[in-house]
Amino acid sequence: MTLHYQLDGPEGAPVVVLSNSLGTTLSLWEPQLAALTARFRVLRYDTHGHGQTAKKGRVTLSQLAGDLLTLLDSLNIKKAHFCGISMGGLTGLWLARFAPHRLLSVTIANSAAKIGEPAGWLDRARSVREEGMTTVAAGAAQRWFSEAFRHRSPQLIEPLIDQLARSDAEGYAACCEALAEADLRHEIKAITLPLLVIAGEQDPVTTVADGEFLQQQVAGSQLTIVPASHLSNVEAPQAFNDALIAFLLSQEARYAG
Ligand SMILES: O=C(O)CC1=CCC(=O)O1
Repeated sequence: MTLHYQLDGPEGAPVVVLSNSLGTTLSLWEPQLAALTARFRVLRYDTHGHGQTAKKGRVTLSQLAGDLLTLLDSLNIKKAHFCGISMGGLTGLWLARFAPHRLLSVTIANSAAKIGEPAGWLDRARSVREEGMTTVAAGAAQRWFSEAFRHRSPQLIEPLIDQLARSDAEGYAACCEALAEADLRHEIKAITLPLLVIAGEQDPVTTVADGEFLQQQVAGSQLTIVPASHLSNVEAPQAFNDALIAFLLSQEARYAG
């Protein structure tokens, strides 16, 4: 699988990889770009079947993670910091557990060791294959953003919902099926990498309790709760960026010292 990607920021700076959520693309990370590229080389990519990355039939969580490892190899990046949101967070947990030698640190935002229930994901996959993206797109704003933010910032939400409505149903369905079978609840205890968990205080999809479970399972990990719902990097970019960058700089200081 060849991932569509974009590199920004100073050449030679430490690399931070950003991994998008279900139904979004690398553009999801626009609110982080200016702050991160002041200090880091930022590698964003479109996950399998999303944005400009083609779909290739059935996919599993380990293949989503393997796609990124192939990209890192092709760019000759030996190690990188990783930050993923929701499905991208699950990808990060898999990498932290099974390919820790490729990561410097992991930030898991609005995610969980297991997201939702298999039946729900399989039903959503069937729905988008049969009916297209309209129904899923119509409910996305409620899943992604708090009511207050929906009223306050429709201009930030509408482009994301339009993008979702126009996205490839088969690519989306394949990732729903990957989520249906992804369950790392019994694996994450073995993670030893520095880990930051970011949870949204109003997130109905991956809850604060999901974030607390991650923090309890991974020794030495940190949890930050931000005032947002599911796509917290969009709804609370300042709080998100502050937490992420403070964590990344603390890890860089550790490696330097
Ligand atoms: O259901 C949604 O759209 C939210 C979500 C769950 C996993 C993911 O990546 O996004």
